[in-house]
Amino acid sequence: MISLENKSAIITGAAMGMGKATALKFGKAGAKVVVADMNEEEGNKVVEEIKSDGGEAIFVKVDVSNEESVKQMVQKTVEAFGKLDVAVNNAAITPDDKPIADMDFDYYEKLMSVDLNGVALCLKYELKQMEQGGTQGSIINTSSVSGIRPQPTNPAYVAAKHGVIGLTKQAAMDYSPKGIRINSVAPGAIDTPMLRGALDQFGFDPDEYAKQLSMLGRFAEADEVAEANLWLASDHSSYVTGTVLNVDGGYTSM
Ligand SMILES: NC(=O)C1=CN([C@@H]2O[C@H](COP(=O)(O)OP(=O)(O)OC[C@H]3O[C@@H](n4cnc5c(N)ncnc54)[C@H](O)[C@@H]3O)[C@@H](O)[C@H]2O)C=CC1
Ligand SMILES: CC(=O)C(C)=O
Repeated sequence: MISLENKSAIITGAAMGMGKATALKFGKAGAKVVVADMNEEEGNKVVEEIKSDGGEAIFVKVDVSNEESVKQMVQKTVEAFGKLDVAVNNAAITPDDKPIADMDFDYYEKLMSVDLNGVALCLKYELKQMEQGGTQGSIINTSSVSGIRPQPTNPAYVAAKHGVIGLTKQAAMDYSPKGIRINSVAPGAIDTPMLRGALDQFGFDPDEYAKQLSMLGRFAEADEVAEANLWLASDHSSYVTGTVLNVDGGYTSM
C-alpha cells in the first residue's frame, strides 16, 4: 500500500471525475487533502466522503484561471495544514472546438485560460510555497493524449495540453536542484462527466469511441488514473521527474 502519511496535497478540479477519484485515494493513503474546485456543492461532498472514511480534508473554492484565487488556494492550504507537499493540477474544461479557420476565438482564449494558464498559475504559487517551505514535493500536471498527438478539430485543447507537457518539463528542469519533482499524467478515454458530456455533445457512440481510443477497447475508470497520480505523488517514484505517464489503454501506441 502506497502511503502519503504526513503529506498535504492540493488537487484542483477535485469535485468530479479524475480529481475526485484522486482526492478520495489520497485521503485513504493518509494525506491531508485540499479539494480545490469551482463547484462548492460537489467539492464539499468529496470532503465529507474523505472524512467519513477517517481522512482529513478541506474544501477550497478556486478558479484556476484567476491569479489571486490560486494564490489564496495555496495560502489556505498552508493555514490549514502547515505546508504543501503534493499538488495535482487537474482542473480543465471540455474541448469544444472546430477546425482552426472556423474556431470561436473567445472559446479558444477561455480554454487556454483554464487548461494551460491555470496550470502555470498553480505551478507558480505551489513552487513558491515548496521553495519557501524547503519541501521536496511532487507536482503532477494532468495533460491528455491530446498533449501528445492531435485529435480531429480540437486546436485549443490540443495546444493547451501540449503546453501542459512543456510547462512540466521546464518546471522539472528548473526545480530539480531543490529536490522538487514535476511530472505529467496523460489520460486517454476516462469515464468521467467530461467524457460523457463530450460524447453527448458530439453524438459519438460510446462503444465505438472506446474501441477507437484504446487497445483495451474500453474506457478507464477515473480510479485507474488516480492510481498513477498516487504513485507519482509518493516517494515510490523518487527518481521520476520531467516525464509523461500515459494512462491511455495503449492509445498513443496504436
Ligand atoms: N475524461 C477524459 O477522458 C480525459 C480528461 N483529461 C483531463 O483530465 C482532467 C480531469 O478531467 P475529468 O475528470 O474528465 O473532468 P471533469 O469535467 O469530470 O472534472 C473537471 C473538474 O474541474 C473543475 N473545474 C473546471 N474549471 C475549473 C476552474 N477554472 N477552476 C477550478 N476548477 C475547475 C470542474 O468543476 C470539475 O469538478 C482534465 O485536465 C482533463 O482535461 C485528459 C484526457 C482524457
Ligand atoms: C476527452 C479528452 O480529454 C481526451 C480524449 O483527450
